[in-house]
Amino acid sequence: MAQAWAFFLLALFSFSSCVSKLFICSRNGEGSFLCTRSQEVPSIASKRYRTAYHFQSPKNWINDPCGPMYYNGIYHEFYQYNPGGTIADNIVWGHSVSTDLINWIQLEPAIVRDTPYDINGCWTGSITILPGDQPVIIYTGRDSKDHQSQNIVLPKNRSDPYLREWTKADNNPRILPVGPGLNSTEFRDPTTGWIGPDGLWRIAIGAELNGYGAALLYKSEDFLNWTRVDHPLYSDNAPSMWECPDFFAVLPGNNGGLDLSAAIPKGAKHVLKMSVDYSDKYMIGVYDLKRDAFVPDVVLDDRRLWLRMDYGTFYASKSFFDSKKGRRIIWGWSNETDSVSDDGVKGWAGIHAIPRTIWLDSDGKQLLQWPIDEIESLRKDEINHQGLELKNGDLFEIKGIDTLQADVEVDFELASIDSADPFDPSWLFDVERHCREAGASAKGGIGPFGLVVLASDNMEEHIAVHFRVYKSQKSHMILMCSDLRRSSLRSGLYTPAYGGFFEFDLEKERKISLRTLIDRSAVESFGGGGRVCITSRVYPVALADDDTVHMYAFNNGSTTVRVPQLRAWSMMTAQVNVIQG
Ligand SMILES: OC[C@H]1O[C@@](CO)(OC[C@H]2O[C@H](O[C@]3(CO)O[C@H](CO)[C@@H](O)[C@@H]3O)[C@H](O)[C@@H](O)[C@@H]2O)[C@@H](O)[C@@H]1O
Repeated sequence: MAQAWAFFLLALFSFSSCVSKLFICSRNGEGSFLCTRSQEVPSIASKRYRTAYHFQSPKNWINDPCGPMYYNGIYHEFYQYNPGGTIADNIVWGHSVSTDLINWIQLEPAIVRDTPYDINGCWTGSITILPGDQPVIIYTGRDSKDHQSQNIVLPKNRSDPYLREWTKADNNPRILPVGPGLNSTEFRDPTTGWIGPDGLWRIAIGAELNGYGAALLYKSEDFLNWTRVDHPLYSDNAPSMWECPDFFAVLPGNNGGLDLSAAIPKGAKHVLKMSVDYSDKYMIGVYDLKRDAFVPDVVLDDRRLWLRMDYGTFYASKSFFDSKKGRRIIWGWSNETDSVSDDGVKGWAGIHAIPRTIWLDSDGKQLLQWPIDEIESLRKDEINHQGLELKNGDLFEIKGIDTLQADVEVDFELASIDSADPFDPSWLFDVERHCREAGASAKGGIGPFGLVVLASDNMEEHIAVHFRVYKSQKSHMILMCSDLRRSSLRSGLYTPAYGGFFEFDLEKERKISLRTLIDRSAVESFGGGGRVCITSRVYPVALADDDTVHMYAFNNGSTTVRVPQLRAWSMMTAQVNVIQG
């Protein structure tokens, strides 16, 4: 009987609730509710999820950045690329060029699978520029039995400004996985080379050594013939092979970059990065020239405590020394967090994070990263707010810019730091869990405060990027989260609450900065001047629906937070690998 059913619309919204979604609910005769989503979710194929100023391919799959370099006035970006589809298969080296690291022209793949040693994939590697301006690629080939080897490739014609064509060297493979303790299927991703004090070239190769993760060390006189050093550059005491190692030098407090093959100034430190446990981790230490080994300043047995380049979706990063501007730049791959079938429907998968300048903090304890200055050339429609005050529960809407493509810089100033809650070091073992528990609406002593981006009209979809301040024994610990749990009404997505901690001297500096780059399905945030970086991938329904999305600054902590300055810009669309004609 029609009257026995009560139909009604239940539009629930609460900033603090985890059940706030738009549902149509009907009550049956027994009085229980049956609810279904009220909205037709638009197809993931919507072009509106494609990023506007991140590096990506017009179609198909991309993953690791391979040999970034600046050569003869041109930036080159090589990358793992499947020319035939949106899954990680049939991998070749894609190749794009640029004069500004923002606008890119896609060329023909530089290395393809046409020889037995790479028939199953031309995997990740690096470029080194040898004396005499000779670029050399070294990359991992994977044969039909999944054995991995390292191979050399040279540009066919160095006078071609784009270095379009590359030739595999004779006598490849150059390095085979032979020797004690090696596993031939876990032996890949050679680093850029550097010269040691004996004048010999060195590279590190990611591997599994006696079952443990390692960066193996190889030496060469001519970059063609290589000998394995009897000890690794560094190795782990736990299983899991290290992928995509990166090794470079940095000077504390100096944001200029160093070329590892040039003279390294006194006081410089070395960084060893490895990709493991679905994240890019690093150690700071010294390169002991006598032992020819990396010696970390701090040895932490538990990998959960290792420093991370980025606490979100960011993997297989690779840095290079940019001789044009004397800086070190790091690129990372950000994979899709929708499903494999979604990627098939979209026709593309994978982006590279905005290239970042990377340097060492003045205390020598952690790296800092900041989007390269060139990205600011895309800014327009600046808005500027000064002297805002955010009391507990305040939500300030940031209007006047394109909220889908934006760059926001905001400082949060703490009038008082007395009510910081105590820090519990056990949170460091699972920061994502802590971000879930201490969400954007859970009131704390200081924080949460931050930004809400890509928010639908009624907030049923939104992403909260926020801070919380804790008092530790020595100083203060700042938690930064990028909470994706309410980022989309779409199902089948990976929507964690990413998070990282950084130590901060709040007695000295009361301002905590946040910069967030929003680019449709990418949200990249830099907290505390680049101490914690979080790259997130998101697919809000409101975005595909062409609805207005909103951006807010908020404070849900009991301590009032001042915002001395908030600047935001719309971001123009860059010409990234656009198909000509
Ligand atoms: O042809 C791709 C095919 O191989 C698989 C399984 O072996 O993935 C290969 C590895 O892919 C990833 O490794 C890296 C890092 O992102 O990517 C490069 C290959 O493109 C490789 O050189 C790097 O180490 C992944 O992290 C590894 O676990 C995989 O073994 C399979 O997933 C693909 O379908």
